[in-house]
Amino acid sequence: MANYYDEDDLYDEEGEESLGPEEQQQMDDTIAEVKKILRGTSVTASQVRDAVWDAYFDVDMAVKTLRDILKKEEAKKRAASSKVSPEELAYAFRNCKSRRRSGHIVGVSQHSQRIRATITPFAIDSCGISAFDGIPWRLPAYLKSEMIKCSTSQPKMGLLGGSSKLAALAKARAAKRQQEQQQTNLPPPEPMEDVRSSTPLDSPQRSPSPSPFQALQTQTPTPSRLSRLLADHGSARNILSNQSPSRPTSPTKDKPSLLSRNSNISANSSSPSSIISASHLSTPKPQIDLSSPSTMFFEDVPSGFAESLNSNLSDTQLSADEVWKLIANHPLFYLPVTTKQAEEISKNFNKPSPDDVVKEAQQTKGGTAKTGKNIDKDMRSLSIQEQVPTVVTVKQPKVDVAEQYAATKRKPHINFVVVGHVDAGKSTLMGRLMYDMGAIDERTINKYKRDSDKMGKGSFAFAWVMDQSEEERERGVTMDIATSYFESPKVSFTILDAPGHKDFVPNMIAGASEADFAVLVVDSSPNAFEAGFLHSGQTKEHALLVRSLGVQRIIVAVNKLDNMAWAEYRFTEIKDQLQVFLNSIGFTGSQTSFIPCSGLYGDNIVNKSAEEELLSWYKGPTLLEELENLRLVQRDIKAPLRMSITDVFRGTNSSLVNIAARINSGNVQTGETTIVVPSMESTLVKTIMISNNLRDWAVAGDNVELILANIDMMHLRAGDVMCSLSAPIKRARIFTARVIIFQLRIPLIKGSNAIVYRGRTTEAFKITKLISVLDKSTGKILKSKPRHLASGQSAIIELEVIGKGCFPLETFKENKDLGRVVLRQDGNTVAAGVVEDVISVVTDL
Ligand SMILES: Nc1nc2c(ncn2[C@@H]2O[C@H](COP(=O)(O)OP(=O)(O)OP(=O)(O)O)[C@@H](O)[C@H]2O)c(=O)[nH]1
Repeated sequence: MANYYDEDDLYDEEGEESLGPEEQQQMDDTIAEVKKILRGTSVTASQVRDAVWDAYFDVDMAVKTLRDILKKEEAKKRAASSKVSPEELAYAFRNCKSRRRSGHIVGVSQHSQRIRATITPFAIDSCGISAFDGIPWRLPAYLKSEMIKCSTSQPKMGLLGGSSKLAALAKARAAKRQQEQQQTNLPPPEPMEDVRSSTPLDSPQRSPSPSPFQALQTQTPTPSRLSRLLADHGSARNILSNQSPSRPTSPTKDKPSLLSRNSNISANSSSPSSIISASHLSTPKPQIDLSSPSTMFFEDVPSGFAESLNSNLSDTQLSADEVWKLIANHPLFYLPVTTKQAEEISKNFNKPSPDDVVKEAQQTKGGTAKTGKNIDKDMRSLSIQEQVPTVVTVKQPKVDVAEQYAATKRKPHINFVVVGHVDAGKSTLMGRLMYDMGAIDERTINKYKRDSDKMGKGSFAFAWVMDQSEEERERGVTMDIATSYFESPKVSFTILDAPGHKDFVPNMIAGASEADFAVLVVDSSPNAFEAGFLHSGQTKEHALLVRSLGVQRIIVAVNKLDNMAWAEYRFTEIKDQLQVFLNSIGFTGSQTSFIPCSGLYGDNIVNKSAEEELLSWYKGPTLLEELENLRLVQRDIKAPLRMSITDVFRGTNSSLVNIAARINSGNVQTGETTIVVPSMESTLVKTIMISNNLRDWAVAGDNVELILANIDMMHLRAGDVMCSLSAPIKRARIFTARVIIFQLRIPLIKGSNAIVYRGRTTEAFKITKLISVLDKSTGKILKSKPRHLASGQSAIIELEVIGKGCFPLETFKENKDLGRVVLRQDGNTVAAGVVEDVISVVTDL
């Protein structure tokens, strides 16, 4: 069987498949076409027949298959003709890879006065497999003439996908290259002895042809340019040094040069450089001592690029710019692609690029090029159809939620907020509570201990249960409300852990407005209680705020009593001071309780303390027992739905929106359509979850997570109120409020601005009227139209929204949650109170 393609061969092969006459005809036609395309190649008839059959008469596919086969065969042949062993190649390849960045020079130096084929593995790195296939391991003489110059050190791959302009450019360059190649008389390859001779290869004598570098002026390269050169072309020594250390003229024992390093290589062995130039030698198969570090030849052998520069840079100092220009513009390097391969590549540019096709079509459509007018007309004729989202429906019969609620035996649910001065130990206390209740497992706590220890904050391990953000953990300060859920055998609880720092009071307000009860944590350590209670500490402000926001019951955790050796006097001292203050803001004796405890050590949190000192004077309940004893707040679950949104986020389904919310009044069920205020957008409640459990309905007092359909996320914000479709909440612009004035630096006057907070809703208001000053205990009017309001006074004021906004609001009588407001100025709380009347509302949709 013939090895190479021969016209006759194509038909010599026995057809193994029996084909019908039609198929046979198709087969013959396809073979003829393939044969025509591959004329002159070494493909055999059987290969053609198989390829055509495998490609099921697809000419292009068959040709592609055959070309691939040809490429592989050619590569095999070349590899077989190589005198370098596979081990050596593997070794060289490893070293090439480690020494060189991808995209490095592949090719032959024209100015080195010898053809020096760089080792092929570079080609894998820089040119990809096709270039690799076409390159011999050693450079046979016949291939010298087939080398194609490449103008830059890094092959520019852009041409591969280029346009016809690029094709033209490539053609012009090819012509230029050919011309240059003709002018250049490449000398025959030099024998091995020259490589090892003591005369450096790059010595001026070796470069008889006048170098373009010699004309250049003496300048020192800038470091940035130099580093760029280095990055792209390897060793600085190889590039710019006059005396390359890799090619010393007189090798010494102490400092082995390339020659001395290679001197341990026998005459029969080949230095790595011999691999590089092996193609020009008729020396025996090179042997490399792979175990010897001296074979790290790439340390010393300059690249073809470096070598060429070296030969021409002797006694010449170039500016970095000049060197760079030379590198970029001078055709120093060859891309090792054979002429045949180049022909193949050039075919890619013989037809217009896809860009050109489109451009031409655009220009010739209707016989005229598109003018601005035409485009304008076309644009107008385009109709933009708004994408209507698919409307989601939930087929579920409506239920009487109040009835179902009455019939279910659900555990009572309590929301409580944890407040207090910064560092009082709030998060640690809650972390301990969760841990002792089994809501946090041992492994997690141990991990927190390890991680917080590493950060030098080992004492914060329990606080990390609540403080989940990286910033909070790093700073050891709670910044936003952290919500956690746990259950005791009797009650289920939602904890709202508020930040203690005064910078985060707005977040504390948001948490407090979702709570029925409060746990006020005070630090009993020496001076710590005083720091939080007196002056500008947060103990008083927090207590006042929770009271103003409707919290009816407060538990005071006298914390860190371990620091006071469980001294009773300290507990009593703190209790007495606080009780007076709490009474003054509306928490009577029955609405307050005090628990001596240590959050860090877990005394009196879930389990009774075992401290004898404490047991000797305290027999009262633990914090958990006190929480379980709280009398539930009765809520109107039949009232119109009011649900304060606390968070809005996208779930897994991008067409749905998830919200976290607290139901202030009424109830909600799946499949119900509700309305969001102030956007007034309706939405369908697709899913309801309470504490990660799916529910069909939820009632006032529940903290829920809902999945909403048929609404865009942009119509929902934290602080908005979701309402019954038939009875949405008012969107107030002007309202009156009965407020208590906080500690002020300057009195409040008519015309002052304030930010009004209601849960997570905030809006800028102006105090438009000071209506009256009231008696704090009786509520009687003491003075009408006061000129100003001072600290501690109770008053009725009128506020109006600044700008065009509005505020979802109800009077306190209508809804205790949504009728409470807090006023702040310049980061300080100035007043808090309840909404008396909504004077003006926005009515349009
Ligand atoms: N000795 C002692 N140290 C405690 C106790 N509780 C908390 N601490 C320490 O007090 C420091 C502050 O604790 P946190 O729980 O972060 O205080 P916090 O009130 O939550 O702080 P903020 O939320 O940032 O205001 C930490 O170093 C705790 O280890 C306690 O019962 N005894």
